[in-house]
Amino acid sequence: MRNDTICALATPAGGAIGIIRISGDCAISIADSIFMTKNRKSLREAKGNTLHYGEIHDGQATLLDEVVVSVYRAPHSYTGEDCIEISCHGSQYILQMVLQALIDAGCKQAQPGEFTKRAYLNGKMDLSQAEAVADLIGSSNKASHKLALSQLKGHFSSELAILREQLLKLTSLLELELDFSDHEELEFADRGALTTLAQKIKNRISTLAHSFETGNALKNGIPVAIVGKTNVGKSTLLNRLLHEEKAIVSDIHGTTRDVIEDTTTIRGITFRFIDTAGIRKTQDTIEQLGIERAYKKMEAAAIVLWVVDIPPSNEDIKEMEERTLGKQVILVHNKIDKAPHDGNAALSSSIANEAFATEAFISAKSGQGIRALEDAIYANAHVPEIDEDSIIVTNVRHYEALTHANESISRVLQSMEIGLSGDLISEDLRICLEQLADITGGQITTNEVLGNIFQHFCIGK
Ligand SMILES: Nc1nc2c(c(=O)[nH]1)N(C=O)[C@@H](CNc1ccc(C(=O)N[C@@H](CCC(=O)O)C(=O)O)cc1)CN2
Ligand SMILES: Nc1nc2c(ncn2[C@@H]2O[C@H](COP(=O)(O)OP(=O)(O)OP(=O)(O)O)[C@@H](O)[C@H]2O)c(=O)[nH]1
Ligand SMILES: [K+]
Ligand SMILES: [Mg+2]
Repeated sequence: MRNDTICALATPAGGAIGIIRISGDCAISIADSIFMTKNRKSLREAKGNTLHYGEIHDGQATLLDEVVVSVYRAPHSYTGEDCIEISCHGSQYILQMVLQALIDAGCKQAQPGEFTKRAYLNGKMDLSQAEAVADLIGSSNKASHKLALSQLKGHFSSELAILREQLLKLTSLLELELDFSDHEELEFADRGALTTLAQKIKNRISTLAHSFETGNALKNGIPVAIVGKTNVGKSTLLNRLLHEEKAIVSDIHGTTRDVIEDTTTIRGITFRFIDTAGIRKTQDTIEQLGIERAYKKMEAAAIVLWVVDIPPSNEDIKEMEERTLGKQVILVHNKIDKAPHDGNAALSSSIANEAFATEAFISAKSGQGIRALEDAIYANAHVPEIDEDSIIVTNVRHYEALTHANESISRVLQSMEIGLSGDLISEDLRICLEQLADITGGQITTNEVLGNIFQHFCIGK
């Protein structure tokens, strides 16, 4: 059966060249029907991986553009199908007209991610690699770029393949045990070795699952909550860090009612700065809700910027300590432009406290001390060294599958401990294997799952 031939614009608007991509059984013949070279050679005769200069005409023989056409022949293309790329002049008008000419000649407009979906369905890449393509396009910093590249190159997939191999080995050893269980002396002969193998698998799965915390932070921004009493200058600081007037600043206490957040990069790492409602006693229910949200954001953050404009009391420090257990807290003394802080050093050492990772002295208003604060934020993010070989889970779908896999391999270990027989254990092993297979899409992946994944791609990818 012939499949649909799809087409879409592959480049964003505004460039000097715009590329239209076509894929499917009729890609070459459809492109040929609107393309003409000087020597009238047909694209149908063209070899794979060749470039052809010529003209595009619409169905009424009107000249649309002078172009370069690339020909890929199945299976040697991105999608694994016959593919054509038409490089046009970057006018949105021209590109629309060429797309329309292709559709008139029998192409269908591609759905978001449909080229990559075809690449997956044709075995050019597995599902986690296809997802990496979207991550790569979306990567906005060094870390997320490296992680996406690593996943695209298949490092995560190979790791999963090793785990699956070990799980299969475990399964077959258990089956062997079952086969021999008539022989009393062989029963549970080598459970020790089986347990060691299962434990090894569990450790690896659990490490991968736990890496998501880091992976997610690197991809979506390390969460940094800006908290403190009203009017200390939290929103002014947010705007300063983001280099834009994101939050309303005023001298009225309780200006910020809700959480305001956005990302920015510091030294190649994305941080998510979260401005919160100033903390004070209030009768205002809406403001109170905002304050509760502030506490929640503080709990979820990796780093807390506790902003003060006068040195905090011991009582304040104690309360903050209780609320920020396990967080990196940077005590930020703001408004140093106002009061001359000659006593900075003295002040700092007088309240030097284990509760704080460090202290910073700034003027959010003038920008003084902000670079040092950024340095402190970066240093306290404890960003791991990442290279193209690093395997850190960044995708929530993979994280969920790993979490389920971890649960089932834990049950396997428990069952082994209490000496359950192999057939009861194999069911959990089977679930574990399935969960890992879902990540790369090795088994049948439902249309719903595929739909969920590819709908977030851009058209033309
Ligand atoms: N013009 C253009 N640039 C592009 C892409 C594209 O599709 N077209 N890509 C799209 O994302 C990326 C590159 N990815 C690609 C992946 C595979 C093949 C390909 O033709 N693969 C063949 C041949 C492999 C080989 O020679 O080793 C194959 O897999 O058989 C092309 C591009 C980025 N740049
Ligand atoms: N002199 C001086 N004034 C500042 C500085 N930072 C903020 N302010 C002023 O302090 C007042 C409060 O600033 P905001 O940024 O709204 O304070 P906030 O902590 O977000 O206040 P709430 O949202 O009400 O909790 C405004 O008048 C700011 O202009 C600073 O570094 N120096
Ligand atoms: K304010
Ligand atoms: Mg505010």
